[in-house]
Amino acid sequence: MTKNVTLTRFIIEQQREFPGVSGTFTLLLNDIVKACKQISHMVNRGDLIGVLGSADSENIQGEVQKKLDIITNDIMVDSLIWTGHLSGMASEEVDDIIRIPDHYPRGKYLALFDPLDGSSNIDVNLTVGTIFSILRYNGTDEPQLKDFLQKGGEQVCAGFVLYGPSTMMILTTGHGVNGFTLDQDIGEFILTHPNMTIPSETSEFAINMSNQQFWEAPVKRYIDECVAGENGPRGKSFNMRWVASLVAEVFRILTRGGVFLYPYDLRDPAKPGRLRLMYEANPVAFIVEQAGGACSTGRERMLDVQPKGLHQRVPLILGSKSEVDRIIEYHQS
Ligand SMILES: O=P(O)(O)OC[C@H]1O[C@](O)(COP(=O)(O)O)[C@@H](O)[C@@H]1O
Ligand SMILES: [Mg+2]
Ligand SMILES: [Mg+2]
Repeated sequence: MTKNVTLTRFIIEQQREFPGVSGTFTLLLNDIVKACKQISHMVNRGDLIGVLGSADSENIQGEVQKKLDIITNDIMVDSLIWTGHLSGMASEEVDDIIRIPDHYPRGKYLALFDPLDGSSNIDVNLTVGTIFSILRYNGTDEPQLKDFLQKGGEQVCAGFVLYGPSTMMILTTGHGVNGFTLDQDIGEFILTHPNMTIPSETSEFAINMSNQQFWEAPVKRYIDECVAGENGPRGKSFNMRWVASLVAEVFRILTRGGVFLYPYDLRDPAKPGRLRLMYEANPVAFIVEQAGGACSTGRERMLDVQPKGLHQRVPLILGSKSEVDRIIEYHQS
């Protein structure tokens, strides 16, 4: 008989196998899981509960916030702020570090999150998600910005939840990547995708082609060669996908391989890419590497990038290792 391994059981068993994973960490993860179940419920109810559409506000990146950007941020913050497992948080939707008020205890972790990824998809009923990254914090004082600016290679755990046809959580604690599907009837995430690995060869790419005029030469070359198909230098046809939801693209790549690019953009030197290092690029880089793929800015391994700001943007290239390596090589020549 197949055993139904719940996420909680999986984490507790992993904790026994890898003693570095502590009981506090398991509790923290449970808090995140609870928040994501609430978000899943809200996303699923959609217009029935009036949560779709835009709010009358912008975030620090000057993007118009969706109502659900704000609601999901509040769910994450409210679920995590009081538990005593964290010393601080950071969110795409909040300008500064989110402090733990003095009347709550502080813990040994920091959480960073994008509460609603792919939010332009929310009104058209396509897959969105929540991305999170957990860092260790050894200090006793209130953490400062510098304590958050750790390289991606320092992450203790990273994951994302997909709110799609089914709700799924993809998780790594540095011992491979596992996928869980939410069983709505019993309210538990069940292990359905153990040991996910990205095939090293692929013939599928994902890029927002409308930005072509702003790409650098190495990216133009790579995409031109893919599009040239069987008669081009690659000698094979490529397929293209663009969901405009990072979580959905990464899940597709974890499932059947492929490469995703949101590359360096010549439009605005203040924005070297679209996606944010701390709560988008770093967590997916950790997951992708743990699944045998690669993740780079084109010039540097993502997990080695020294962060300079909470909301810093980076060029992001990830997926099947052979393709990412090729794109890196084009950047060097
Ligand atoms: O609008 P574009 O250029 O297609 O960009 C899509 C990208 O932007 C994002 O939606 C950014 O994330 P947010 O929705 O959290 O701002 C990614 O999920 C996605 O890969
Ligand atoms: Mg996002
Ligand atoms: Mg977002």
